[in-house]
Amino acid sequence: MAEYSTYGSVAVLQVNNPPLNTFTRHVLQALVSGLERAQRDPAVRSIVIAGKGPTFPAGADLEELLGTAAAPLLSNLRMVDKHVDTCQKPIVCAIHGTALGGGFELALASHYRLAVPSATLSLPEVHLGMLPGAGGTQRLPRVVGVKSAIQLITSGQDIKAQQALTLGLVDKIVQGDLLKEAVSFARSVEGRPLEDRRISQRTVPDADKVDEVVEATRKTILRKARGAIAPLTCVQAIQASVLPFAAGMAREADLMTYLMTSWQAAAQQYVFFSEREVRQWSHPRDKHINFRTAKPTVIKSVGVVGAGTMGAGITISLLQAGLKVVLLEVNKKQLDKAIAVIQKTLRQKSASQKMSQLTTTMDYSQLSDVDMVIEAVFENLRLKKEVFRKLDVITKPQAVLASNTSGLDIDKIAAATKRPDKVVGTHFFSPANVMRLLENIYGKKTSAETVATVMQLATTIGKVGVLVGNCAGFVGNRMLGPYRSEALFLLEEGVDPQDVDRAIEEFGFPMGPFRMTDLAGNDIGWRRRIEARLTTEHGPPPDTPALYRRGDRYCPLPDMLCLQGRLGQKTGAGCMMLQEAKDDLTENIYIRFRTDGSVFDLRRLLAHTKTLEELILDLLFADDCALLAHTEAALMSHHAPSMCNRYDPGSRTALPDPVVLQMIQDYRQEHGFKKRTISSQEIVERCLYSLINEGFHVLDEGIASRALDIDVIYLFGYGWPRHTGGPMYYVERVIGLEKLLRSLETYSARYPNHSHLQPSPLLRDMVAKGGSLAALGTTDSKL
Ligand SMILES: CC/C=C\C=C\CC(=O)SCCNC(=O)CCNC(=O)[C@H](O)C(C)(C)COP(=O)(O)OP(=O)(O)OC[C@H]1O[C@@H](n2cnc3c(N)ncnc32)[C@H](O)[C@@H]1OP(=O)(O)O
Repeated sequence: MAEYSTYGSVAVLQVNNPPLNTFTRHVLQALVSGLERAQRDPAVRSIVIAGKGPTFPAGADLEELLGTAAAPLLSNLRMVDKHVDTCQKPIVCAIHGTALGGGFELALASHYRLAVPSATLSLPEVHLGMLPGAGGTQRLPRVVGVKSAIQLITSGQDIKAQQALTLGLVDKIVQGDLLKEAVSFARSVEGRPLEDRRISQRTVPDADKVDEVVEATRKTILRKARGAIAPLTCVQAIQASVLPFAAGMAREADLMTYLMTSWQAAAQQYVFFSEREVRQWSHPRDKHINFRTAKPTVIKSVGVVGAGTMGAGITISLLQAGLKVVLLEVNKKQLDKAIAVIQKTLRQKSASQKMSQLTTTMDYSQLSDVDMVIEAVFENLRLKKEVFRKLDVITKPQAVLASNTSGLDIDKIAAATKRPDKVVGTHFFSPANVMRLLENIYGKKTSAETVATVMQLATTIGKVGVLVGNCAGFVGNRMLGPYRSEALFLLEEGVDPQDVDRAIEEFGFPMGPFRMTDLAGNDIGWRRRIEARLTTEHGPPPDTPALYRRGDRYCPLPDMLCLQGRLGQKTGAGCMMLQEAKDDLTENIYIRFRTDGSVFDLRRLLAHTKTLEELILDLLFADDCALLAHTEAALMSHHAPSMCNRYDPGSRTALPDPVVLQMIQDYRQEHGFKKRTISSQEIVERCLYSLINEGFHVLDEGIASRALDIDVIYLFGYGWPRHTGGPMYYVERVIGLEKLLRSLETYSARYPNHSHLQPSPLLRDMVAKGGSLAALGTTDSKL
């Protein structure tokens, strides 16, 4: 727990609680005993505290912190820190690995801190819905000032050793043997006065500006927190650091109690464990196939087919993880553009050496030797099947073939090959080198080994891999469907797009559904609806009622917007007009693209088609993705820049667009909708409850095996606010399943033809039998 040894006059206490040396009550008690022993021993004149194995203590043990032992754990930690702070013999902390939370707080209570260059320090409690409750909010500002302390504590960011030295948080960086250096350092400071070494006795450097600083940061923190209570509570605790130390500690303790007993802290700790638990996957249809039984294939080299935004992002992720990549793109301009993007990103990350692992090519035969291919071409089944047919012939027989699709049928793609057992879906999220989620989709014939391989790949490239079954939209996009539909129905009834967005953003999402569609591209869903024959390139399918499809309510507003060329924000931002666009296109209009400098003459393009709309459609459905991307941008910049909002040039701020508002108004009139006032609560409930209800269907069908898989998908791929724990956690722990059921019953009675509001049988069953999502496999055992 804490090993005691002496080196002459120096006592060394080494915390030994593998793997991360976290503080349990027993570890802390052992530390107290060790400290008392060292203090009692007249031969000991200084003390070193270190971590055995890979790291200095990474904080309080969360398993213990979440149980009934939380209060004694905190008081033990405070006791240790007090012993350390007030000790009459100098205490030196020797830091390697990650000194996090309570571990870093212990170091701050000590008199000296040494660190190896690779050490990381941080106070990440805010991510767990808490604050650094063992003096962190009081000692850190005494070293770095209130302003920096607010920044570091409310972000929970890592502080690398060198930065810690600059900030005065460590006294020395040690290049050689840390323990040896720490012992000799301790010996060198024996007998020196300790009063100025005790951080608790210092005053906060910018104490006179505390109110000013807090006022200046409050707004930003509130905006970033999006409903999370921990960041602002951290600020309140830091504010108290200008009080005498004991008073500040008392304030910190009160605020810590408030946070620790909040539902948000429980939710965020659930997120912490769920993020790790998804790695322990099992096949929903056969529990015997799981992370223990299935062995992954070793992947050293990966081919990426398609160098669009997704392909480039995937390539960056793979290179950063040290894998060899062969990037294939049939369009030379697109390939060059991707190379430039990859180079720039890796350079920014100071990882330019990784470029040597990249081969770029326009020739499929270069893929003959890779261990795996990730196809990232345009989202079109015909095209993807064609690519897989080629890959099946060219790649070695044991290579895994993965499709980066956001919702196409993996079985159909696999059927284009003679190795369906090696075909799997890997749904990356954009930007692929940034977003943490990787939704891995198994098909009917995907082998256990192939599943294990892509789950392992997720870990290798630092992503959170979640295993799901094959259905339209998989888990994430499938659940998004009802949410989007309900958002559109709200428009019909009288809400403006920005009101829907505001309500959802106030709930905690970074973006409401309409701003999100503007960003992602309205055409993505449109193409999918055309493929599903819900609409056509020219309007509703013949003999189809405008507001119904296959007996279900349908809102054609997004299709109408697409037909007007309102496809999304990307088009407004990606190009620059050389000459003013003219609605009638009587003059030549030249458009140059910032992306590759190519110039289009719209009139010449139009000479080959009857209407502008037809031209858009021809290009949208062309398989030549590069041409599509460029021309779509050209046409859209001529047309309206976005689906529902307008954006000033160069700005990403969504502004209500009078043209769209008028269009919605006309639509309501045409279809006899009476505008009514709708509360934010109703907006949030209808959008989110329909999404969550779909989650129950997904569980019922075995598309996701555990509620926590859905939560992780939404938290890491869709911006679901972390402090609520994810959709399924939130509804079970905060709203209550019974309340969800009653609300869905009320709404579905009011809107009988909105099928997604009909409560799922699984939900009904759970409420009737008192069942819980936990029983389906959430991390309850750890809560
Ligand atoms: C009453 C309270 C008194 C005082 C309060 C003090 C505040 C705190 O100290 S709160 C805790 C602060 N510390 C953290 O938040 C650290 C969280 N951990 C991490 O960030 C990472 O685990 C890591 C330390 C950076 C290591 O990352 P990595 O190498 O990727 O390993 P992981 O897979 O994340 O973790 C391995 C294994 O350990 C479990 N684990 C990690 N941290 C804790 C912890 N603090 N308590 C208990 N268990 C922890 C993690 O779940 C993994 O377990 P598996 O079973 O292998 O999944």
